[in-house]
Amino acid sequence: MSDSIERLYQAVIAARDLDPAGSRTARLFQRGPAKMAKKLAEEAIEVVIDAVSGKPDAVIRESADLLYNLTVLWASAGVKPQDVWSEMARRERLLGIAEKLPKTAVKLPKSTPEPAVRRRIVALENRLRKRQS
Ligand SMILES: N=c1c2ncn([C@@H]3O[C@H](COP(=O)(O)OP(=O)(O)OP(=O)(O)O)[C@@H](O)[C@H]3O)c2ncn1[C@@H]1O[C@H](COP(=O)(O)O)[C@@H](O)[C@H]1O
Repeated sequence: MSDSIERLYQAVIAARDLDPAGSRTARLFQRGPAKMAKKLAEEAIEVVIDAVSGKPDAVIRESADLLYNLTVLWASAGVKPQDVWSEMARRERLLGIAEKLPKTAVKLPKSTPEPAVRRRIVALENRLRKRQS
């Protein structure tokens, strides 16, 4: 999948400077990050609605649209797919699965704790963060 997104990212970069009249991507760049963000949010909602409605084929289609719009927003924000893959790999090393790290950095012991311990650390951090917000 990452190869497909890398290829899409390169295509988006290449389309950025095309004539907006003939390129949706160029039009999105012309209209700026706010429009890109709006389209991304719309696609995310469409994925959610189709998933809740039990329409897997629609979820597939809308997910492809979502990834396209996400790639456009990455390009606009100067983020490369490899940046995201590296962050996911960092989390996987730390947590065993690609899940979001708590906002406040956890001071883990030198030797990485067992997965169950790591999850408890993350859960504790999340509870602390919620209590602080
Ligand atoms: N991968 C995509 C891609 N996926 C989805 N889309 C567009 O995003 C739309 C999905 O958003 P919407 O559902 O909101 O569609 P819509 O309602 O017609 O859009 P709006 O009227 O709301 O703007 C689809 O209809 C496609 O037109 C894409 N448009 C382009 N690409 C790729 O981007 C590259 C550049 O293409 P151009 O933008 O055409 O130059 C090429 O590699 C393309 O394959």
